[in-house]
Amino acid sequence: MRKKIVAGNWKMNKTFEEGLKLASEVVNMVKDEVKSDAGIVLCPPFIELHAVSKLVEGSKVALGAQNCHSKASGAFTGEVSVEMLKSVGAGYVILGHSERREYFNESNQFLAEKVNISLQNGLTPIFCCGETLSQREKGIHLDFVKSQLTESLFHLSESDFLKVVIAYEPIWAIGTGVTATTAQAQEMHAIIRDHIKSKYGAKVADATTILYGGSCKPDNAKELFACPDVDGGLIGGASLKARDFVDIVKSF
Ligand SMILES: O=C(CO)COP(=O)(O)O
Repeated sequence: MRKKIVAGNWKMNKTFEEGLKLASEVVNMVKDEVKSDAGIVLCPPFIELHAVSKLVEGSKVALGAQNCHSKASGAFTGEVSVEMLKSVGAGYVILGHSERREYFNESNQFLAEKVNISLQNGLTPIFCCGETLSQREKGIHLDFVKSQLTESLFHLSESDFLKVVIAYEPIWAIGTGVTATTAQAQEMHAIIRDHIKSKYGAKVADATTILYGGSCKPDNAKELFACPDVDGGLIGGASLKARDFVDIVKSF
């Protein structure tokens, strides 16, 4: 059985104090309410990682970063390395989010380097893919998402690929309140799984966790997570409220 995961991507939200409050509320609610063994990951901004890691210690909640640099260390002012992330207790790192692709020009090739260095340092990449509305309207969305996976991930060995979590986030659904229908989500997730199968075989494809992201909320998470190829969610806006985030976690 592949792992089910709900990860919260706080993006550039929450001051230090607010972040600690949110993380401790999540940890307490999870302790009291969550019976499933689903993976739960909080991805706060860099400056909150260390303190949040202390708060989640000994709980079911794991820690992730929202980005990393592609090089191990050096003269890269303002950047954060994977080794630094590991040193504050991060186990996951979100890579290739559409906001980073758009605002920071991150290409599939560049993301492949980030995937490599994350895996070399024992961090689990949550690799994001997804199409724009115009790509969907032109009918090229399936091929576009497949090419994102091919170009950033398909150089990996089977054992490394098995460590990657994939998040399908249609750009038109991010922060818009427009969620993909269950049919749209399931179609793309099945295509992604099939594409993985064509490269790594059925066993690997079957073991790969594929999350959905894009206006996932407590009131639609249950039906999305019930799709056979949807293994959880990468949550933006709704992860900023502990009650909503934990309700989503409880939607399996
Ligand atoms: O981008 C997302 C998570 O990475 C999704 O954001 P929203 O849940 O706010 O649409």
